[in-house]
Amino acid sequence: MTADTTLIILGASGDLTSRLLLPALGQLLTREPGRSVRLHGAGMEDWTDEHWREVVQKAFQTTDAAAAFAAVSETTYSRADITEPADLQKLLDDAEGRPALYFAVPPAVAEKSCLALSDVTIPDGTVLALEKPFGTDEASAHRLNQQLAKLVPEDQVFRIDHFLGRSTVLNLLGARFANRLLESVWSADDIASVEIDYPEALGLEGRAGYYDGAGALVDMIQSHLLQVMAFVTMEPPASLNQLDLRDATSAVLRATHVRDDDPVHNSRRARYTAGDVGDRHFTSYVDEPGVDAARGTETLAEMTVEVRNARWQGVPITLRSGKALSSGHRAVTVAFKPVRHLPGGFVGESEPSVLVFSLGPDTMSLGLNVNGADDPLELERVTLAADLGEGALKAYGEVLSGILDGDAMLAVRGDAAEQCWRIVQPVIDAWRKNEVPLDEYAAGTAGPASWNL
Ligand SMILES: O=C1O[C@H](COP(=O)(O)O)[C@@H](O)[C@H](O)[C@H]1O
Repeated sequence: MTADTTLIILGASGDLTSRLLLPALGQLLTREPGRSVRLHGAGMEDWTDEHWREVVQKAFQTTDAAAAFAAVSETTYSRADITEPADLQKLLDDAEGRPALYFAVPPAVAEKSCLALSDVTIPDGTVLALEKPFGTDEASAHRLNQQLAKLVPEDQVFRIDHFLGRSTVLNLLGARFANRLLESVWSADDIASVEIDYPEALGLEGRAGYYDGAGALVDMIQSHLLQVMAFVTMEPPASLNQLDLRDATSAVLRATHVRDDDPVHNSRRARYTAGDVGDRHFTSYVDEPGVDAARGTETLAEMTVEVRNARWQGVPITLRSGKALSSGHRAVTVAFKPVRHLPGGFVGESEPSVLVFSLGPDTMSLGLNVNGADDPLELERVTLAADLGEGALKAYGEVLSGILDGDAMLAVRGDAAEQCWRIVQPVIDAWRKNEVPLDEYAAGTAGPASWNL
């Protein structure tokens, strides 16, 4: 039987393929065994089909996906130089059904490959999936977008952001748009601030070649956290189809700017020194293999933005992420304003309500003031919490599902990718000019003591 789609993984021997893509595909095919997919791996290695099948099987076994292997037992591999039009042409010609080219390769190689695709006859419906970072600044992202536009229609370009496939991130939409209670308080009238924090215990994990050139700002904020912010702040879309949802995302990103246009007072950066995170010891970032200390790369970044529209005017939105940190709370925290008037007679403090979407484990909680059990007029804090479960698919599974369905709802649109660069550029510029100090924190702490995190 002919497959509906051939998923062609370019960079089949890479870490992304074995660590994330194949396990996610295995999970997806186990959950949805009816899918008709052919898998083909391509790369520079002289692998045989048998070797590739072993790689796939091993990756599938890291999940509950052994059964799914049957679905791709016919999977094939070919050696290909993906910057060569002839090799790309062959990959596309050999595909069954609709080809989906997944560029699991460094961005520079993906860009070269997209240029080479200009000399290739691309079958109708071909999907191109590109990993982050998409370009290195607004101008390069724009050039890449122009190149991609010559190849396939925009809704067949999947700029991958796996955070958009996380169930809690999708839950931001459910919570916001399916609850009148929240709908009516979701603006600067009632919200004092928003914080999106993603501390990681992981360090470089052998990725200095990429990370030392990117840093925490580009690695996490320019990409993932701005997309999360867009889900928190977008206007209600008419539907969740790719057109409406991505229109709403782009509109709010266009309105987003560094707070007060002042990156010096609205951004902070730091990098870790030696320390322990749990039972792992980290050397100082600058002593990690492959790191160029002179580059001054940050491993913890923070920036505060504002959305200049009627809904959000004046609300500070702080985005923060870093590596080798203590097990901090990964969360979107929406802090509400205090009540307009607290009637006299209550005992104790009335703290403003706080709604927290935890980004793993996936929970949602609401901190409220109630009357205490002992003294009926004494205010006490309670937290109403909901465990949202893990979601049927992991983030990459959701992303792959979109690619195989040809539904770009969870893919970053070209204009949004450019906006994300435009938003962070003033911070990058200020940091390059050393207008913001590069602080230090010991690995395993919450960040620099002076940050009061
Ligand atoms: O894309 C990336 O994301 C991960 C964090 O995402 P997670 O889902 O694995 O928690 C981050 O560690 C990595 O540096 C970044 O490139």
